[in-house]
Amino acid sequence: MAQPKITIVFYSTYGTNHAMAQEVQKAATAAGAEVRLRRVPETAPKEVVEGQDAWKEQLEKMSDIPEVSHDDMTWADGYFFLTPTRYGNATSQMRAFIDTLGPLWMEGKLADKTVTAATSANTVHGGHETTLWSLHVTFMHWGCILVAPGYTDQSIFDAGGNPYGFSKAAGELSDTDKAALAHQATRLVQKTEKLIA
Ligand SMILES: Cc1cc2nc3c(=O)[nH]c(=O)nc-3n(C[C@H](O)[C@H](O)[C@H](O)COP(=O)(O)O)c2cc1C
Repeated sequence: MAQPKITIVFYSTYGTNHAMAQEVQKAATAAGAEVRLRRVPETAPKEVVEGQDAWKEQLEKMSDIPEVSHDDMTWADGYFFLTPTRYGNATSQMRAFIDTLGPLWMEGKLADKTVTAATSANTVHGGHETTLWSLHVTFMHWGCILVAPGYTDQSIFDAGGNPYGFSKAAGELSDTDKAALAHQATRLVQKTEKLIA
């Protein structure tokens, strides 16, 4: 079977989604995929980022991760998106990147790819589901094949039971969180493998 190619596209201000993306990278690689871990460019003004130590330090921590390119999007057979919740939506940084993809979308180069997403918010009812849904709507415009985790594994129940995609209250990842992310990533790889076969 051909090796599935997965691009992980993430944005993180304070580190939660960075840690989540790293877990996805580990699990997708272990599941047999060729993986590109890519971060969305920061769009906030320099003085705003530098005005918050935590934000500035996180950006430095991610400096070795390449910024996502259009080639990363056309190269992949499947995508795993991760973004914090902002007012119940994906971050403007993530949306800004998505908004650069018009030409690829118009040429059908985002179609027929598998896709799944995960998010974090400061609270457990502060917009996890709406953030994931807002991304899902975009993925449907692209003609992607949504690989939601559903309730396909006990790890999803253990991590809070979100069938749309892994979600958590921002902060350190527990083993339960890691297991749910690993399941979602593995499922993405397995479905992608079948699709490209
Ligand atoms: C402008 C702004 C809006 C936010 N809106 C929400 C929100 O609607 N609900 C919520 O629970 N958390 C909200 N948060 C908290 C973020 O979701 C949280 O900081 C994020 O999940 C941390 O992820 P990160 O560590 O990867 O940056 C907001 C944070 C900011 C800065």
